[in-house]
Amino acid sequence: MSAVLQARALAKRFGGGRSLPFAPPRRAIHALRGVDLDLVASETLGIVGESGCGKSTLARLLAGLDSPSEGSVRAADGGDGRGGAVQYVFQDPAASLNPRLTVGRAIEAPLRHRLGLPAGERQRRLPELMDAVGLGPDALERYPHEFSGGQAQRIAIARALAAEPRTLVLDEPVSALDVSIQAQVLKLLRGLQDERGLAYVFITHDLSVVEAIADRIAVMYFGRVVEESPARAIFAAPRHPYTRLLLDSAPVPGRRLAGSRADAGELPDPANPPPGCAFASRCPRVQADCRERQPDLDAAGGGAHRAACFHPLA
Ligand SMILES: Nc1ncnc2c1ncn2[C@@H]1O[C@H](COP(=O)(O)OP(=O)(O)OP(=O)(O)O)[C@@H](O)[C@H]1O
Repeated sequence: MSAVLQARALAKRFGGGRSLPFAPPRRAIHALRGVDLDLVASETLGIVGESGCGKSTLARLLAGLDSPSEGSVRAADGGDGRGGAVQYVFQDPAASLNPRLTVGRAIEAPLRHRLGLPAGERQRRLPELMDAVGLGPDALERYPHEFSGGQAQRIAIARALAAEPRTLVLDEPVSALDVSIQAQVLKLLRGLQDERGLAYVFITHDLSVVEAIADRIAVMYFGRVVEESPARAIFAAPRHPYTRLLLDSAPVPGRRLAGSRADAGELPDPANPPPGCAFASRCPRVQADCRERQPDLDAAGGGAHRAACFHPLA
């Protein structure tokens, strides 16, 4: 199957340069340090990793909200050049919806500006989009603050769908919701994927969420993907020692990974990445070569399961 989204050697640095012409150069933060991704239709790629590993930076580059320092993103659209091939859904739906616009006006904007649809066609599509996310047409006349968090996330999803994307980048889309509401929104996303063949990049701290929704998982550490495989294989038999640590430090369903950083040793300085594996300073399997060269993301045996490690777990 052909890719709907392809990223090659994506790198992003923040800062750097000089504040004044003769000032000493400031050191750039290396937020993303060479990421390759391929996504096909109807597939969900879960992206996990601790706070600060570069998940949101990657998401923004994939959705075209920010441009890479190096590398490229290619996104397939519907074939006619219209619409927004990749749409982004934020963690906080309230922040992505203009409080002064009715839901109808907010969702109409991409129909008008992205698709260039005439008024009659826009009015026909609005209730269809509400129906697709499980809301009635009356929602169109109301304002974002009148909705609960779960409903507001449904509205944000409807607005993303309005642009007729082939890929949705979902950045912690259920993290702010109660667990029972999370399950409903995940179910909605699965249904929309089945109906429309959408590809999802699903970013989360929460391993139980990613286990529930992802076909494939990419584990990020310090700006790189260190392991990637079909979801089941990552949980059953992780190859990278960092993935093992991540799984071991989140034994309770729903526990967020952010809290696990403290008990696991120090991260390298993002302004001065080490020449070898970034996990070497924390790794129980570290050897001399790990500190010298950076391991590539290589196939570990089966091909679909890849790990960037010289000494992977069996
Ligand atoms: N606009 C920015 N300016 C400077 N540094 C940034 C900027 N955005 C991100 N960073 C830095 O880049 C690195 C990656 O951040 P990013 O937000 O992508 O991580 P994350 O995995 O999404 O974290 P979280 O889960 O906490 O959102 C961090 O070191 C962060 O401090």
